[in-house]
Amino acid sequence: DLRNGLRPLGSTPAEFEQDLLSNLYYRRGTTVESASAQDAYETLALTVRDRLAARRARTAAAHYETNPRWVYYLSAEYLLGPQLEQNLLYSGTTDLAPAALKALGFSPEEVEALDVEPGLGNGGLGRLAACLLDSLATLDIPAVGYGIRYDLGIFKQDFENGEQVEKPDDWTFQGDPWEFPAPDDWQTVGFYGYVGPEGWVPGEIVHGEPSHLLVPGYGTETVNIVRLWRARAAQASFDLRRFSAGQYAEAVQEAVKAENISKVLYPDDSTEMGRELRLKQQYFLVSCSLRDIIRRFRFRNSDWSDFPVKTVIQLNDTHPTLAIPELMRLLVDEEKLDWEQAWSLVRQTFAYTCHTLLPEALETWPVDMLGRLLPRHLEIIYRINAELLDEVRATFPDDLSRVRNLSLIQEEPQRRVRMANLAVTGTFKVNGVAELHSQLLTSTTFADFAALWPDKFTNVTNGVTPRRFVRLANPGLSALITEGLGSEDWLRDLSLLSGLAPLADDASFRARWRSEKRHAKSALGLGDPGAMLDVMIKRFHEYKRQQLKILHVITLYQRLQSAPGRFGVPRTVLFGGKAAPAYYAAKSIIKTINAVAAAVAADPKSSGLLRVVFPANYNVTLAEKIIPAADLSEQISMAGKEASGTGNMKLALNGALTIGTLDGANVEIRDRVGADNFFLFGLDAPAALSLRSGDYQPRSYYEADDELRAALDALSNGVFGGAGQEVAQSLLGRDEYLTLADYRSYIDKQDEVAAVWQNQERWTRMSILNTAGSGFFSSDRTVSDYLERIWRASPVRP
Ligand SMILES: CCc1ccc([C@H](C)CC(=O)N[C@@H]2O[C@H](CO)[C@@H](O)[C@H](O)[C@H]2O)cc1
Repeated sequence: DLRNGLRPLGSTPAEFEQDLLSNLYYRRGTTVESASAQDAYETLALTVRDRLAARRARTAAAHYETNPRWVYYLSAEYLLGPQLEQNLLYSGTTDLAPAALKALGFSPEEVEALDVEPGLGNGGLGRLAACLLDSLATLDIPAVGYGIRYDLGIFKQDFENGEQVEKPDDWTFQGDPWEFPAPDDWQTVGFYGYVGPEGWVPGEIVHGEPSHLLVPGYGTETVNIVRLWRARAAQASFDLRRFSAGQYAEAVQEAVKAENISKVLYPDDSTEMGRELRLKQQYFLVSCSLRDIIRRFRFRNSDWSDFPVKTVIQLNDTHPTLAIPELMRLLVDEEKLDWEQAWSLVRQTFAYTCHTLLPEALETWPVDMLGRLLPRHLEIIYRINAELLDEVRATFPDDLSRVRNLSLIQEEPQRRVRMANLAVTGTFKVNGVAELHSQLLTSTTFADFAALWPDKFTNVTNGVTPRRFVRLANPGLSALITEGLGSEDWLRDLSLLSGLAPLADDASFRARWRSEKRHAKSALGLGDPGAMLDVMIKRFHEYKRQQLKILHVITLYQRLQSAPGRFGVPRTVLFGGKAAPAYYAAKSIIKTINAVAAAVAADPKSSGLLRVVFPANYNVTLAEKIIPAADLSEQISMAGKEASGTGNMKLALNGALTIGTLDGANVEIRDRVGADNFFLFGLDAPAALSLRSGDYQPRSYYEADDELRAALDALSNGVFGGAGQEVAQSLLGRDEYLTLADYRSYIDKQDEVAAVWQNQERWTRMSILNTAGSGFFSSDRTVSDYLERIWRASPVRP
């Protein structure tokens, strides 16, 4: 029962339908007769949201009462996925909704198709943030996610003549029924200006206006929130004087300038572009969020020494690292704490997760740009650096290289602030996202810091939410799992999946497992359901080696021509993923894939044997359709490059077998599902590193391998167009990610895959054992590890 005597919302079909009807009339302002599918969608969303809002109210009340320790997650990206099905499941209205819609003459399928996902992220980092929030709520942990409410999310991908073209993603064109605007919690953010005797005097002021989405827990009462900030002009900035003088553009330029800050998500996911607007976005996010966190702290607390007791703030990669100097500024300049006390509070409050190993992905900002945009913060960074280097000199006397490497300031070729060094220095814990990754961080990227502060470094292997990526995406397989295990408890304790292992020896269970997979494949409708569905779904990047997959396809195609006997088994190869718009090499690979797909499709010899499909605009919605249908999961990055991967986990959980290198979380997947149930190939990280840093001659592999030469020659001769030639050229040139070195091992392993596929009983057994062994990769386990090793927060049950 709600406080203040509010009538609880009904849960019978009649009561739900009644609520839907009254919302259609009173909140949507239309009638059943004249309502559109969009009206029905928005009304259904409000009706479901109300039920979650009731739980939210109870959760907020319980949090206020208990004054708990809070986990705040600061992330520039959240890939939340489509909200409707999730909120139906979490509000227990999955069956009520379609019945009520039908009763009012609406088609549930048509309505569900209008559930546009908020694409406020690029890939792994953004989706992980969403999975962690889901698990924090499911584990009843008081938590808030903070982010930016970009007007335009990740671009829509389309293909023109096989080339990727980007279209703006105006996701709120129809408004967003799931969000709660909270304009009265607005915050003020300053930029530019100077530091005077009385402190920083910003030259430009904007307002941050929040809205939040509900983050319900599964199988519990808790409903947390994710709060997203949008930029607004500080005061009514419409310049009437200019307007009446006909200077229309100037009249609104202040507002436009301000709103530009949260206009669009930067579509790069591994190369920093150093744009000033991106730096403004990062400061905007941390300034609004820290003020909101302090406002919430002050609800029940007044002593600053309690701040790190009640608050832990996780930095999702370096993008929100400015939070460290910003909290220093707030504590020293506004709250008048002394530097030492402030610095000790800051270092007890922040923790940092690193999601990459690529040097070009580690952000650095030009000192002059940062000094101009945030003059006071640069001063603070300099002081932090001075104290750091004193400690370094004391710990490693006369070791100039350490001083140079650890300094927050890169001196050559341009003076730049190293955000990763600042993140490590200003936090109490730093973690990688898979065991191999965390090891490589302490042995390479942060080796000097690990020598200085060995206890600061830990690992928390990524995970994914089984609610969205098994229960919602794959209801058929979920029902079979529930039947096999005897209950749905696995959805809140994924380690229970191990109970499926004995069923791998049960022929009838295998048959039903196989038919669920086949059903998912026909539902996807991309290729013959009888063929092996071989999927590579992830952002395009040369280290992920989509180029190696395309060499395999060309080899299979050439075998069709010259050695049909060696072709193997009918296979549909599915690619999905976007390339950063400025990433030319990745876009050449996309173009080449589409050219190869067209050539294969045009060749009658391929029919029924080989097909290449590349559905455009891969996102969470599409992932939920592809992952249940996949037989083979391609995780073929150069060892030592993929921090973890999370697609690998989603695919294994849905019974796909993995062909992969010993990279990122592949290592742990293989350990947990069993080496016999994993197709391992290629150089491991140490071998790859020594070959890469040694005298690697890609051409020697070309000369030594007939099939490799034939495939590369086809590319070089333009059989698959100019883009193919560029791909061949780079592989026969530097081949940065050892694609040619791993080719033969990969092709031979793929032949093994084909051989196993021919024994469907064996394949299905391995598939069941993959699911059974993947319980570890639940984001609930990931959050439990964060709680134990970093956050140390406790559940509050409303
Ligand atoms: C500055 C541009 C930029 C933007 C985003 C990023 C992200 C860190 C890239 C990313 O998404 N990394 C992925 O994070 C996943 C979640 O931890 C991992 O599973 C992937 O291996 C990693 O590539 C780096 C650089």
